[in-house]
Amino acid sequence: MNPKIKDQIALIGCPLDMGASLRGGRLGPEAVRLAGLEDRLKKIGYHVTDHGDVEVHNGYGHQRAQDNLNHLAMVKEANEHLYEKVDQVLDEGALPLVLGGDHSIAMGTIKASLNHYPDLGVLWFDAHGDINTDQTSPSGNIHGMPVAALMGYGASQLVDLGQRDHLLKKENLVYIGSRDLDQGERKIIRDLGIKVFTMHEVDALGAQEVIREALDYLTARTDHIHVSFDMDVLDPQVAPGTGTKVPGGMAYREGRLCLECVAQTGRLVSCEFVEINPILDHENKTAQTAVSLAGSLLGEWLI
Ligand SMILES: NC(=[NH2+])NCCC[C@H](N)C(=O)O
Ligand SMILES: [Mn+2]
Ligand SMILES: [Mn+2]
Repeated sequence: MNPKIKDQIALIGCPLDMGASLRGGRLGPEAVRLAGLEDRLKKIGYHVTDHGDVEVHNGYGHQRAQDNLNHLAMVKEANEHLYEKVDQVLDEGALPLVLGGDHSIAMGTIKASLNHYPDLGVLWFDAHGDINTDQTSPSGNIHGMPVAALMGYGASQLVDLGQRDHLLKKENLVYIGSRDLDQGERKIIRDLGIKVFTMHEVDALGAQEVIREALDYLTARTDHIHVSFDMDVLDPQVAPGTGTKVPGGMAYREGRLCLECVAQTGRLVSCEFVEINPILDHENKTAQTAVSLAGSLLGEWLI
């Protein structure tokens, strides 16, 4: 166990899937529990408390909203509950590990973490940028918008979530594994000068060099790191249980290496594993992969 990381871990489920177009991500937290997350973390030496799921009300279909913010009320409510819970466990001195759920839940988790660590650095592992606004989104799905909202862009209903005193700074964000960015997202990323390591860089430089550069960049700015891990950053062959698959993703071993290097910094303060959809999975493979990667992120390999 890395001695610099907190020794208390708080597991929190956020079974929301209304931020996505496919239903089923609501089953993610339970699938990850069934894959043995709690025991895995206890074996490393942590005190683990499972706080169960926050209150979420999902619907059963998919509705395109006129204002391009699909299922806004349900997404907002779940995120407000998650914000309160993450804020509370951080007050208690634990490290929150949030299980999704679709990626819109990063708004609740990260807003709470920013409340405690205003200089928070975020490592965003994802095939996607999730930096659309209601103005740029081609789908209206809010799981494609959390990064913009965290930085203060887009719909005020999302920007205002939890607290708006501490927003994510554009220089404190690093993307890893991007390979499916919308036109509007490319412009925002370019205009803001956000640090991005696409799959091109992962392939050309190797995962070791990418994570070294990413961590050098972040640790020069902050002592506090959040990892937001969208399972679709992995290749669909490794992680089939996710709703927006993009070919050409990271290998399991590349993901593991990156997360082990994050653990080595001793600066992890909060994290989430999202977009696990058991309906699309094979024999809970994707949830099992999430459990292994959570072990890596929390320092499992150290002797
Ligand atoms: N968290 C995710 N899987 N996001 C996928 C987003 C896909 C697309 N960029 C959109 O805005 O609709
Ligand atoms: Mn995502
Ligand atoms: Mn994604």
